[in-house]
Amino acid sequence: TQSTRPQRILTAVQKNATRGDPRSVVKAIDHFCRNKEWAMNVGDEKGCILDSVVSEVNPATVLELGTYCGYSTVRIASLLPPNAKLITLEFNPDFAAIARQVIAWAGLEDKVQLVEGASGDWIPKMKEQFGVKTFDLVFLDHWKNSYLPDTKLMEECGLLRKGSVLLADNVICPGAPEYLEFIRSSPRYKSQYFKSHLEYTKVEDGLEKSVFLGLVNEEWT
Ligand SMILES: Nc1ncnc2c1ncn2[C@@H]1O[C@H](/C=C/CNC(=O)c2cc([N+](=O)[O-])cc(O)c2O)[C@@H](O)[C@H]1O
Ligand SMILES: [Mg+2]
Repeated sequence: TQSTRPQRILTAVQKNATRGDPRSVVKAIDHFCRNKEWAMNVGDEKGCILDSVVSEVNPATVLELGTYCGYSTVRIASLLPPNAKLITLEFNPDFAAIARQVIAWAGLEDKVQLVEGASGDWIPKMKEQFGVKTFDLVFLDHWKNSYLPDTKLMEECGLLRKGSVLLADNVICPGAPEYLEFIRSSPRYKSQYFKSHLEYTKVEDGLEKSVFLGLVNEEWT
């Protein structure tokens, strides 16, 4: 039977990357997607921005929305301090199965909890199911029109604390206009745009980094 693109990405990892070496897994996927088949990984250029934000935040708890093949999961998890936890949500079982193997090849299973299911269902259960109080960092890279409702849901569920950082991929291409409009105009966030390019292309894209400021006073006036 015909293989799927995620299966071909996993094969490229198994053929070209060294087990237990996350950087070689990232390199193998980037090489495959730049030279053989484009795929919607955050990629090497925006990946460097992701790396710098992860290093700056040095998070103990991370939530990733949209695992896909696990490319950004591996990038983030490889930079986490010991005992830090990354929970990544993926509702497509085929993608989840591939991502588990990519994460295992990188030797990062102990730092990553891949949860198969929809963000809307699982965000409200984070505290009771995983003992998470709040997330230090959230990476949004799932369906673009889910960024805003899921951000509001995380707020309502008390999963963000003063200083929590949201990092959103693709705010230009494919774009997340409602999310961008909300987050840039809300007094509860301090946002910064990191201009870059759509993975493996020359098309403009970028990441929006937003720091949650907590419930600010004027909301009570
Ligand atoms: N509510 C939810 N809960 C859990 N998992 C969910 C979910 N919604 C979507 N997902 C999963 O997240 C991934 C979707 C990514 C959409 N990205 C994109 O559509 C995308 C497109 C381009 N592009 O077209 O150039 C470039 C990019 O960097 C992109 O991220 C898929 O693996 C999908 O199964
Ligand atoms: Mg993306």
